[in-house]
Amino acid sequence: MRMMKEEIEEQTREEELLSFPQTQQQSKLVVVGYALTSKKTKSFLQPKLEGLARNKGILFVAIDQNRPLSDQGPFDIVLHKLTGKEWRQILEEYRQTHPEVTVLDPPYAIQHLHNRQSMLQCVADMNLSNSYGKVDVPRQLVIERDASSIPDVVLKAGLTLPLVAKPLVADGSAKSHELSLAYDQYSLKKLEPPLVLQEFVNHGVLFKVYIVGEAIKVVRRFSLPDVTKQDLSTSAGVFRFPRVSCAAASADDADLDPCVAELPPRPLLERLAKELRRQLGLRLFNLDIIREHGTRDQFYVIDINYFPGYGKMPEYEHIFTDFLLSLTQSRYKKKSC
Ligand SMILES: Nc1ncnc2c1ncn2[C@@H]1O[C@H](COP(=O)(O)OP(=O)(O)OP(=O)(O)O)[C@@H](O)[C@H]1O
Ligand SMILES: O=P(O)(O)O[C@H]1[C@H](O)[C@@H](O)[C@H](OP(=O)(O)O)[C@@H](OP(=O)(O)O)[C@H]1O
Ligand SMILES: [Mg+2]
Ligand SMILES: [Mg+2]
Repeated sequence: MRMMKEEIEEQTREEELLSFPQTQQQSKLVVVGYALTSKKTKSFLQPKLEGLARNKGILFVAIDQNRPLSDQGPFDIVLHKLTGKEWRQILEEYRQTHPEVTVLDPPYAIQHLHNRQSMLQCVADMNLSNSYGKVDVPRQLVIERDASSIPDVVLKAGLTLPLVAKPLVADGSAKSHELSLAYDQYSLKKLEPPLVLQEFVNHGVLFKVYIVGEAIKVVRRFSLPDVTKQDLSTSAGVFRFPRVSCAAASADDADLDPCVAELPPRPLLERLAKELRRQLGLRLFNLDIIREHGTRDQFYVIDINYFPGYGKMPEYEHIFTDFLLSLTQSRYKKKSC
């Protein structure tokens, strides 16, 4: 007789459980449901991560979006990066009806990062400045509509060219990553609002700061070349540029000027990460930060991404599995209190 889909799933789950080390079968298994795109699943859920997780008693289970969430699991943790209003509502409702499950992260908090203005607002409001350095966001303005008004608006706001034009919405779509660099005021009319116009800051190399709960990992990435005064006086137009710093190629071993390559001070990043975690209410994100060329301690945050490409973060397997375990342990502690 043919087996029902649910029966097959149940059997697979039982088989998976049986293949877990004996000790883990006796102690409680941490079940992590995940709802990710197939691209994300491939880059995140690599065999090494699954293997290590298995040894630590963590089981990753794919969420079926066509079935009610409550009928699946039961999960201890839900990991997700999917867009759309419907999915957001499903998750919010699930959070309300299943307070015992940790949803990473709350959809309403992630929404903050879907707009390039609101994403940087808390960095701007933080005014972070201490003996280790100063963290700002580049001067920027939002253009909602009417491209013909941009040259005037930019002039009035006193923004300095060149400007990076970024789609206002950062929802993970290919379009939201289509950025351009504008060298002269009049070409700004060619841009397509809604967008954010951000002053370009010379920096040499970009630092990606990955955050997983309390853990922080920093890597260097190649970025756009600096723009000299001469470049500015001899170039005109608006140029689309590719996703330079997203490529897996790391600039950690590149032959860079030591002043450029020096990582931002750890205590400064710790403070920044702590504040952002608290203010954004997120535990899984990364940020792009640059050091202004010619300075030692002037930094700018230019981008924050929810659930970034952790597969590119060194040692992510250990960091991520430890983080998942720490979540269930702190819940257990809270319960026994
Ligand atoms: N204000 C700026 N000054 C200098 N370079 C910038 C600035 N803004 C962006 N860049 C460069 O453009 C790249 C892409 O910008 P940004 O990170 O904002 O876009 P994104 O599409 O959100 O990227 P990601 O793939 O990280 O999500 C940066 O990594 C950096 O190399
Ligand atoms: O397409 P969206 O949903 O925006 O997400 C991207 C992030 O914005 C990027 O930051 C990720 O790359 P990095 O991990 O190099 O930042 C990138 O990682 P990926 O290239 O491994 O997918 C994506 O997660
Ligand atoms: Mg970026
Ligand atoms: Mg981004």
